[in-house]
Amino acid sequence: SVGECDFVIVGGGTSGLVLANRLSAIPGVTVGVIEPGGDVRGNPNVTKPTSWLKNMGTGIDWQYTTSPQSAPAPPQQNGSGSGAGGGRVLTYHAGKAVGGTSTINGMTYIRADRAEIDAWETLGNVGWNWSTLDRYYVKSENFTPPTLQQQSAGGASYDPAYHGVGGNVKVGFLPELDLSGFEKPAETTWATMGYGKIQDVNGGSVRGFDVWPMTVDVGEDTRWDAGRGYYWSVAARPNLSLIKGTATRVLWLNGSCGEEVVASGVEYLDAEGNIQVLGVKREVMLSAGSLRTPLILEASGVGNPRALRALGVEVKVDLPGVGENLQDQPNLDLIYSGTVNVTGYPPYATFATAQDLFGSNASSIAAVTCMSIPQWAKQIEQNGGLNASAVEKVLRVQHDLIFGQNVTVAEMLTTASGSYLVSAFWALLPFSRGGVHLRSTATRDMNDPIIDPGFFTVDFDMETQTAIGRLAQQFWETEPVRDLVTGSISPGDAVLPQNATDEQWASYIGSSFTPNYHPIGTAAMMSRDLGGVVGPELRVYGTRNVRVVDASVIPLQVSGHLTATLYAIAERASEMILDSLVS
Ligand SMILES: Cc1cc2nc3c(=O)[nH]c(=O)nc-3n(C[C@H](O)[C@H](O)[C@H](O)COP(=O)(O)OP(=O)(O)OC[C@H]3O[C@@H](n4cnc5c(N)ncnc54)[C@H](O)[C@@H]3O)c2cc1C
Repeated sequence: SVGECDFVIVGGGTSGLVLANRLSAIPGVTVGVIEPGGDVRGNPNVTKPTSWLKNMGTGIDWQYTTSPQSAPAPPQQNGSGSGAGGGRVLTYHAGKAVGGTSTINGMTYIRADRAEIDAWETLGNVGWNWSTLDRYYVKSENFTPPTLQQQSAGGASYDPAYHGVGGNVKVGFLPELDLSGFEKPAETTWATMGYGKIQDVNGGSVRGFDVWPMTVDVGEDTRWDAGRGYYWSVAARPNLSLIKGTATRVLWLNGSCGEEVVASGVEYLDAEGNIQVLGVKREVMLSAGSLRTPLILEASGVGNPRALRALGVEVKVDLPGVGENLQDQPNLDLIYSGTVNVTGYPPYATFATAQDLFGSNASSIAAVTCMSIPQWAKQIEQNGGLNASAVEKVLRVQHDLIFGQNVTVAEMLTTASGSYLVSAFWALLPFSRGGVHLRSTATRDMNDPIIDPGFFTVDFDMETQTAIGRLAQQFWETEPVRDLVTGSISPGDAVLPQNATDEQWASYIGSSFTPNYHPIGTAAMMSRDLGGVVGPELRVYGTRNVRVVDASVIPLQVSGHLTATLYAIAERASEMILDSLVS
């Protein structure tokens, strides 16, 4: 053993560094963070907000790949079970750096629809709802209002009631916010279509058109990632150590404490590839992200017994939800040429509900999909390790959010660069589920998860994605924006004519979608009988002292972008842990 800490945090990313900061604030409490990535404060692609896309495919991007996505299926063949994707292998970007994915992401700061967070409580998590989480959204934030010019010429708006100013996460409008005059026609066009401008997208209701704020230091025009927000300012604390390494598994004390196993330390590979152990006196916190945390649990004997035996791992805790419930959103583009010359950054999003997408058909679609849920649950059971009746209950909560509580189900970006006009759009709450699992216990396979996001395994997701695509397309065909469009560049009229059929849409979507890089749910916070992996204190079921704090715990997708919610979750988790220290 190279040492021992009170708390060992696996992964110095978006969520892990919040814990590192808050727990090490107590003098005498020792905290060790194991993280394979390095210091990226001097990397201009990280620091310059408008250069963020240049990080993809570099050494600070894990660049995971998925298993081939299954063959395309015509839409509306209920219960066919075959997804779309045409055997495509997709790349999953994720940050490998101090600060994790917050160092390479798009910096959009949008929280969620209120009812989506309230649903966490319905899924068995007492005390997790919008009003309790909202305190931590506000606590974590340090908001800078837009300038008057950004408000008048750039469309930036806000309501101070929703924002915090004392937190660690700097949020504001980019100094490069576009002022060239594209925002007004975009706003007017969406308003004409029934999507009025919302004053503030971070108040728990996102439906409509908005100009979004970002996780940036406005004064310095710099990305504000978790490293800058939570780590570097406290890195010199004598009780906080950052250890360069890749965790492989949790080690357990011999015997159990009642029914629960007790972690004694974390095994990791150091920078030279040697196996080391960091002992733990109090708790292990897994914050390696939703594509890595389940692998560490499986290598430690926590997961589906069938899968663990196949890997040759001794079963410590029978927990079939580990690595299951993977949910992400399929992302598509439409690109047009135009008469504009957009020189600044246009962060414009429109959120729509199922009622918006399906109009007068919404209630019949609600009824038909409700009847399909048992079938979908069976398909998901077949593809993974979860029990169909548990999946069915979770999908019913999701169905009620969509059709009962009318949360938004679509996000459509309206952006532009130079003379290019671009839509990017995705379904927010697909019913499909996938999984991520350990390939083998060989150390070389630790960085190579088996990822199957299962996009479009539920055929209704294609129907929704098509309806969203049609709405995104309709935007460019509506006055006044229509007058700015000169032609369709991608995918072009041959692939996707103005009145494309369902088949044309399905073919375009299946062959062209990418992940939205919002994977969640692989160690879901839900009751154990629903397939949950952690309970409301974020502790892994069947363990005494292992918690998960990262995107893995989010049980259902949110109408937002994940970091705002992750910072809030991690702040709340830190408070829970600190409370348990004094009690
Ligand atoms: C391209 C892209 C664009 C995005 N855009 C946005 C956006 O605009 N707005 C937004 O809110 N969200 C966005 N997201 C999503 C968001 O950034 C992530 O959901 C979030 O940062 C994940 O946080 P996390 O704490 O779960 O994991 P991460 O921040 O990924 O942290 C996990 C950390 O664990 C480390 N790690 C991995 N394996 C191990 C191991 N075995 N041992 C030790 N450490 C390990 C990793 O190196 C990493 O540092 C985007 C994501 C991507 C990929």
